[in-house]
Amino acid sequence: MSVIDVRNLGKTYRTIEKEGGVKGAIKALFRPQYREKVAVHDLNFQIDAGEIVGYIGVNGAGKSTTIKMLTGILYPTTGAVTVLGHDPQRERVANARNIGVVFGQRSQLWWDLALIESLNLVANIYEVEPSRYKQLLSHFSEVLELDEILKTPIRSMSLGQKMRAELAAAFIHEPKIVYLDEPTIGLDVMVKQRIREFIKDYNQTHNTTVMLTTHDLGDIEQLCSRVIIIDAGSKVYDGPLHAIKQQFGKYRTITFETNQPITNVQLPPACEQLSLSEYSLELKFDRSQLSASQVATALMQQIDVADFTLNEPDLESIIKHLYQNPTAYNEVAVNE
Ligand SMILES: Nc1ncnc2c1ncn2[C@@H]1O[C@H](COP(=O)(O)OP(=O)(O)OP(=O)(O)O)[C@@H](O)[C@H]1O
Repeated sequence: MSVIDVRNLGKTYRTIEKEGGVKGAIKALFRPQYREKVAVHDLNFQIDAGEIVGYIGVNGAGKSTTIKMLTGILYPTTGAVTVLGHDPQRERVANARNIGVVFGQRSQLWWDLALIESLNLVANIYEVEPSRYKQLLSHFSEVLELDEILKTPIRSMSLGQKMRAELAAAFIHEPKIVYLDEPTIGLDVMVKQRIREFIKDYNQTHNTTVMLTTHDLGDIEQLCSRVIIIDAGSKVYDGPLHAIKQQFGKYRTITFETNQPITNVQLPPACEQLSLSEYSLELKFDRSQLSASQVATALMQQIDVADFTLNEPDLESIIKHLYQNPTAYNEVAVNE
């Protein structure tokens, strides 16, 4: 059953264009010129209970705008959002009980309060049952290593400590859905790992739905089985993580090790040499035109192959390619 239902969702920002100087300011006051920016356009997706979905795209693609509409901070210009049966904007209180939110670049905790005081407050606001609160606090303290920072005010915490504190606060009322916007940004490898493990463990034990916005592909690879890619406000991919590699990884590489020094080789069409040393040859080929076995057969007729390795494209290079070449999304659609 879907817990998040997004239908034909769109958001257009309307801003007043101002010319410089006092004259410009007065003109904007009496005869405002509006500029419209379509941030999200005709978005459709459903997310089921317990899914961890990576929501990715370049800067300015429309990710934060979508999350703001899902959490009820912004109202949509077109279409509708339903979260566990509620309209997040009109039923903000009911919605708030069900959700937890972490914005990696902004703190939602009380700056001058010690973490434990902040957590007590949040638990009070959400009316968390005291014995349950005690249990959760002890569990979170262990997995997020909070003991050392419970008495520290948020303002004196390091980035990694702050993020662990934010997570504890966002999860303490046991929300059914959590929206995590860049939860690992700027953190060192160890803290990143701890946070990913916390999210994974919480998802598995509570069947919590997680929507994760991140530029860190490690987060995606370790946590998300499904990915939604948004580009210029529109959805361009929605599917399993592993299928991105199949759909968009147009090129593969193959490395041959030989028994004899490699001399002249004739490459099949749609195949290009990446590197050559005495006993090793690395090729790149377009898998929509050639299969790995066709490449291997062509080369084995020319060189004395001792071994060969076929390399799948890695996610990072595919996503980088997609981000740099938005038309690649259409190329795939045409090729299909
Ligand atoms: N309040 C606003 N008024 C006008 N335009 C806005 C406003 N907020 C965002 N935009 C524009 O809408 C588009 C989408 O912005 P959004 O912040 O949703 O992107 P994003 O994918 O979250 O980017 P990032 O990865 O940088 O956070 C951008 O072109 C942005 O400039």
